[in-house]
This record gives sequence, C-alpha cells and structure tokens, in this order.
Amino acid sequence: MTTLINGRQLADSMQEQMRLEVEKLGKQNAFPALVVFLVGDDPASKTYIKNKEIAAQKIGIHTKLEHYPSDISEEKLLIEIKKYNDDPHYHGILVQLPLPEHIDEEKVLLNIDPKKDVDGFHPINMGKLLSGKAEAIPCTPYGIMKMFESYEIELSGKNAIVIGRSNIVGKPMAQLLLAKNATVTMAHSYTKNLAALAKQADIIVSAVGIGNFVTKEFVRKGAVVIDVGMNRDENGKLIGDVKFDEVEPIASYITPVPKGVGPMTITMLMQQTIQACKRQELS
Ligand SMILES: Nc1nc(=O)c2c([nH]1)NC[C@@H]1CN(c3ccc(C(=O)N[C@@H](CCC(=O)O)C(=O)O)cc3)C=[N+]21
Repeated sequence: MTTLINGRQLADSMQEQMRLEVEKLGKQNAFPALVVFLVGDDPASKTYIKNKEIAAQKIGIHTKLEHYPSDISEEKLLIEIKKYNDDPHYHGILVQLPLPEHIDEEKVLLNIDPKKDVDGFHPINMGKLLSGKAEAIPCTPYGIMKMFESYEIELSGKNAIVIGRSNIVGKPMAQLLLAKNATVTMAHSYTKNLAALAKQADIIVSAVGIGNFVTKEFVRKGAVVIDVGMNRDENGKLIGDVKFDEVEPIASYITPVPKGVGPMTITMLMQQTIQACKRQELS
C-alpha cells in the first residue's frame, strides 16, 4: 500500500492555522508584510509568484511585488533592496531566483538584512543552519520536513539520499535530515552507480530538475520518495523528477507533482514571514 503525500492538503491546513495567527497578530498591531523582487519575465517565476500572492492573500499577509526589467543594474537592485531593509513595515524580503547573468546572486543575497531573509539564503542563515540554530530555513527543504512530521515518517537511523546539491534545496535538505539523525548521502551529477546507491536508501529526495530521472531501478520496495522537480514535458505539462507511474507502486510514501512539495514551499515562506514579523514587532 502506497500513501500519497498530499502537499496541497497539508499546505491548506497549515495556512488556515496561519490565518488565525495573523488575525491575532493584527490585534497586537503587528501586520506581516513581504516584498518580492522579480527581475525579468521568466514565465515559471511568474507562476510561482502568483501562487505566493494567492497564499499570502488567504492568510492575510500583505505582499508587494517589485518587478524590474531584466537589464536593471546590480547597483540599482541593491539600492532598491536596501530601501526595504530600512522599511519597518516590511518583515520579509524575497528575491526570486535565478537572477540574470550580469547580476551577482551571492552579492544580492548578502545585501538582504538577515533578519528579513525569509528564504534562509543569506550566508549568515546558511551558516546557522550548519550549527543547528537557524531562524530561517530554505522553504523547500523545510516544507519537506513538515511533510515527514505530519505523516509521522521516522527519520532517525534511516538511510537518506539527497540527489542534487544546490544551495537552496540539496545542501540544506541534507543538513535538516542529518539534524534528525538520518544517515545522509549526497548524490550529484558526478556520482557513480547512482541507481544502485539510491536503491539502498529508505528515503529518496530528488532535486535534479530532469523529468523522469528517478526510475524504478532507483527505488527499493517500501522507500519514501520525495520529488522536488518542476520540469516540463514535451507538451509543456508540469512533471517532477520521478517517473511516477512506475515508482508509485514500489514506494511506501510518495509526493506528486504538482500538489506535492510546491505548495509546501510557499507555505513555509508564509510561516517564516509571520515569524519574522513577530520577532521584529513583538520583541
Ligand atoms: N528566492 C526564491 N525563493 C524560492 O522559494 C524560489 C525561488 N527563489 N525560485 C524558484 C523556486 C521554485 N519555487 C516554487 C514555488 C512554488 C511552486 C508551486 O506552487 N508549485 C505548484 C504548481 C506550479 C505550476 O503549476 O507551475 C505545485 O507544485 O503544485 C513551485 C516552485 C520557489 N522557488
């Protein structure tokens, strides 16, 4: 029997809790607000941002979109970010990635006030994640941890493999699993015998960005399979990294795409905006 991890449903119930919390905060004169920077017109980025706005509206978080043409200079972008660092009405700042080639992503992230870094991408927050005392945690891995918690999936002593080593998903995911006492393998494009390695794992998290990459050869009977992929097939349909139809019968738990990890990413962003607001307004 395979359990489908319903990210959409978990996201909805968490967002309803957050709505109540935001209502209470309002009575204390604290109104969570998030600014989202979008540079250029990448259609995928626009979809994500639209979904963030829908969630924020449901919860009662104020959002503002700062949309710039793709040729904005790095200097100008940094000036715009600084304005929000200094604006006490905004508690969270998110700069949608990826940025155009001519802008140094690391420099931009370094210029967000770490207190307002609701993505957890600032080097200070990434460093704190390593020491186990992070305030902001990258939203996708954080949302996956909430899925494990909600479905009571045991991590301690389990063999987990994270496929993909990006700063925003793979690396923080591995740290969070490690903190819950999993034995973590990090795999990437240079890893040898990947399918055989993955087949030893109790938990597989795939964040490679290649459709149908994880086939049944990767999955041991009863493994937990988490699909972070957001890929398009030849017809433009959204698909994950996992070849769902053949992996689903083997897995004990599996996330779908869409309505799996994606909605949880957005939910955790909202949660961290609320936390940032509380820290900035109530202390
Ligand atoms: N600074 C920054 N922070 C991010 O958190 C960030 C980012 N940059 N850049 C891009 C990635 C990707 N990401 C997603 C958000 C929502 C869905 C989402 O809503 N997915 C829906 C469907 C979306 C669709 O239909 O295309 C689902 O899976 O059900 C997916 C992916 C956030 N990211």
